[in-house]
Order: sequence, then structure tokens, then C-alpha cells
Amino acid sequence: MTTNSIEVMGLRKSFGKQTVLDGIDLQVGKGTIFALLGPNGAGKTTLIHILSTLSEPDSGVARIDGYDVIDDRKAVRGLITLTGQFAAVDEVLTGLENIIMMCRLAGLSAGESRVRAAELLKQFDLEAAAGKRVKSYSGGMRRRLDLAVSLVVSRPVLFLDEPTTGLDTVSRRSLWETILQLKQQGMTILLTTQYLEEADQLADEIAVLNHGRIVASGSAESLKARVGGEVIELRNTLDEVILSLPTSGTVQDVSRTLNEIAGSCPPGTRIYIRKPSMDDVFLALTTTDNKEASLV
Ligand SMILES: Nc1ncnc2c1ncn2[C@@H]1O[C@H](COP(=O)(O)OP(=O)(O)OP(=O)(O)O)[C@@H](O)[C@H]1O
Repeated sequence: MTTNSIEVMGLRKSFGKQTVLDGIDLQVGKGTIFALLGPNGAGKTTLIHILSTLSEPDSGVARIDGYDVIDDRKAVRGLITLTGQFAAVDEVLTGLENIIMMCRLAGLSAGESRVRAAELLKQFDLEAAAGKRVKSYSGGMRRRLDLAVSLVVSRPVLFLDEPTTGLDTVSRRSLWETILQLKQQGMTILLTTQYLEEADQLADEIAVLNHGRIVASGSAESLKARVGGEVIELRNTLDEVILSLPTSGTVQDVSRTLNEIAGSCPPGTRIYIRKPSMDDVFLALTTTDNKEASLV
């Protein structure tokens, strides 16, 4: 029996002359969270659409729990849930009414729907708001309701396309907790994000997608380790970062780097040495083609 829930080999997709996915390989272990990290236009949504059978690749293979996304499309659809960036809930209805409506559409009886709605409202911390119209909900509550609605029928694999885009920090953290709870229940989760911290906090494994290729993959720690030991950060008098440079952290390397840049630093510039953040990793992997090649 396979221990991977999602397997992708040599996946390619072009729109006209634009190659959007240029040979993607990845595996996602059962019951794990995998983050696909990439800037705007990297091809994240295109990959999610192929994995969720909404679009077909030009070539390559993708399987969900062993089922091929093209040949076994129906079986794949029975295994997956897809939620996007934009809420698919009815604003005029209450949270409870939205969930009950989706339960009935999924074929549950009125009684079963009430039971399932109560479970979901509790799980997604929406009990207090159950009777309020969705138009009065905050962005975070809407996103939780959207997730609740899409999980009316529980399926083993969940695709989350930029789940926290547009949310404030508090709502984002609350949604992270919900996502981690879903993993604890045994779900396999593939999420896309532009937020490095999100990938760092949630994912067992991260793949960085840039120009349709995976330019690096591994745990957050292993990605940070690839970028280098530490970072020299220069800040101006307003405490804004004006330059960030990788360093091995040795006295020799730090003094050599400082000698090179000292002449061009404005007066009052301060220096900090710190461990690389996920932002450093992301920038190193997605901005310079030469760096990409050497880091893969
Ligand atoms: N149906 C389509 N027809 C033509 N081009 C498309 C289509 N879908 C996506 N693209 C193009 O493919 C590229 C990748 O898009 P995709 O939505 O997969 O990126 P993304 O990584 O999800 O970015 P974002 O974070 O902005 O959603 C973009 O340049 C986009 O314009």
C-alpha cells in the first residue's frame, strides 16, 4: 500500500506559448501538510486545478491515493475537497443555514444535516455566530465558514488554495490552528501560499515553485540551511532594513563583507547578524536565476 497520498511525476502544462508547469515532481505523504510556496503567477493554482481534476496536464502523471487524475477522475473527485481564496457562501443566509443547505445538497436528511452542522460549527468555532447573517461576519469567520461548508462531506485529501490571503494576523493564526486540527484528524493537506511564515508554521514539507519549476524542497529548516548560515542585516536610522546579505558568520567573512559595503552605507546605519528567515530563503530561491541553479 502506498504511503503517499499525492504523487506527481513530470507534470507539464502550457497556455499557448507560455509554459506554466515545466516538469513538476512531488510526493505528499498521507496525513501530512505540504506547502507549495511561490510568488504570483508561479503556477500554484494551475497545479491545484490539475490535481483536483478541473484541468488536464499536457503530459506527466498525477495520482491521488493511487488514482490517476485523468483516467480515474470520478474516484479522485470522491477523495478530495478543494477550497479557494474566495468564499463560496451565501451572504444573505446565516452560517447555520449555509451549512445545512450544503448538507442537503450533499444528500443528507434534515436530521443528519442538523447534526453535521452542529459538529462543523463547533469544530470551526462558529457556534456563537451560527444564527447571524454571513454579511456581518469578519474575513476570518467567512473563511472558516467556507472551509466548514466545503468539509460537509469528509474526504481524506484537502487542497487549500491560498487559504489565508487577505486575512489579518489574528484570523490567520486561528485558521492555522484549524488546519492543524484537520491534519490531526488524519487529513492530507496540500496548500498554496505566498506567505513564508505560513509554510514555516504549518507544513511538514515545503516546495518552492518559481517559473513553473520546483526550485527547492524540504522542511523549513533544511531550506533555511541551504541559504547559508546567517544573514548580515543593515538597518537605517528608521530601523528599516536597507540590505540583507548571507554570511557564514565567521569573523573573517563578516569583516570582509563589511569592508566591501562600509563606504556606501549612509551615516547611522546599524548592523545585525541573524539566522535566515523564510523570507531570505524565498528571495534567494526566487529572485536570482543563478542562485536557483546552485540551490536545487
Ligand atoms: N486558463 C488560463 N489561460 C491562460 N493563461 C493562464 C490560465 N490559467 C493561468 N494562466 C497563466 O498561468 C500563469 C500561472 O498562473 P497560476 O494562477 O497558476 O499562478 P499562481 O502561482 O497560482 O499565482 P497567484 O498567486 O497569482 O494565483 C499566469 O501567468 C497565468 O496568467
